[in-house]
Amino acid sequence: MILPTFWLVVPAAGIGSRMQAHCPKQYLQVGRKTILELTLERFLTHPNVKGVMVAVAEHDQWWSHLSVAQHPLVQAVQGGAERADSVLNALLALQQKGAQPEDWVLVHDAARPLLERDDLDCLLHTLATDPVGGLLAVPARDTLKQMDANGRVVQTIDRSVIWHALTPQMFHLGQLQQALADALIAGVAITDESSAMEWAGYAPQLVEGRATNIKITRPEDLQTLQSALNIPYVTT
Ligand SMILES: Nc1ccn([C@@H]2O[C@H](COP(=O)(O)OP(=O)(O)OP(=O)(O)O)[C@@H](O)[C@H]2O)c(=O)n1
Ligand SMILES: C[C@](O)(CO)[C@H](O)COP(=O)(O)O
Repeated sequence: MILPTFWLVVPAAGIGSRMQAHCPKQYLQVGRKTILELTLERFLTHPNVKGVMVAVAEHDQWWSHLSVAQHPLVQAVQGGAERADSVLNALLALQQKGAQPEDWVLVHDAARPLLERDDLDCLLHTLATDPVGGLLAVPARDTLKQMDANGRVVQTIDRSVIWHALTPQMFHLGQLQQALADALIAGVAITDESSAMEWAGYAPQLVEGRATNIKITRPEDLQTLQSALNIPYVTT
């Protein structure tokens, strides 16, 4: 299976407020490594990765202490107020490094350490010649309800057309940078790369991935992560 080469952007400049931990969640240690190191490992072992740009917070005090910060393929750039700002800063830094507008760039959350290699390769293979790009996603499994302001059910949503967006999200660097920049200038609410591309008029391709590719967001997700890695659960 011939796979395209790609640049990787990892937004890691968040504060992890929902995790309510002593440090940003991407720096929580699980076993012997931080969540961010576990995530980066999934890509640094891939033969097609050309370089990695990690967006870290302006006053980040943890990144420089990680050995992965010295990896020859890895560089850091200052993130922004929102995830989209962090991603845009990383894209601009990749262009300054010599990345070309037609190059593939994958954007993957620092907080998603359980990505499987075959899901990554499925995304790369499926979209290798796609004119737009797309994202890993999982179809909704549960019955979905719409809620009113009082917490009452308004209606049941047709889940047959509902998918949960995951990462990596894979787009051509130039198109993504332009879409993100324009959307941010327009003040559009952008929570993932696909929503910027959709706002720009593109129709990204959904590629089914594993539901185990979770985003570590709340304290209970740490137990899920430790179970997935077969690490005895120790309260932090
Ligand atoms: N200004 C921001 C905000 C978020 N992120 C990154 O985007 C990813 C997904 O965001 P989320 O899970 O929401 O992380 P946080 O914003 O840190 O979490 P919270 O909303 O609970 O504060 C994370 O890897 C986070 O570090 C980022 O790079 N820059
Ligand atoms: C990009 C993302 O992982 C897609 O599900 C998600 O939107 C990022 O988390 P956030 O809480 O929206 O920043």
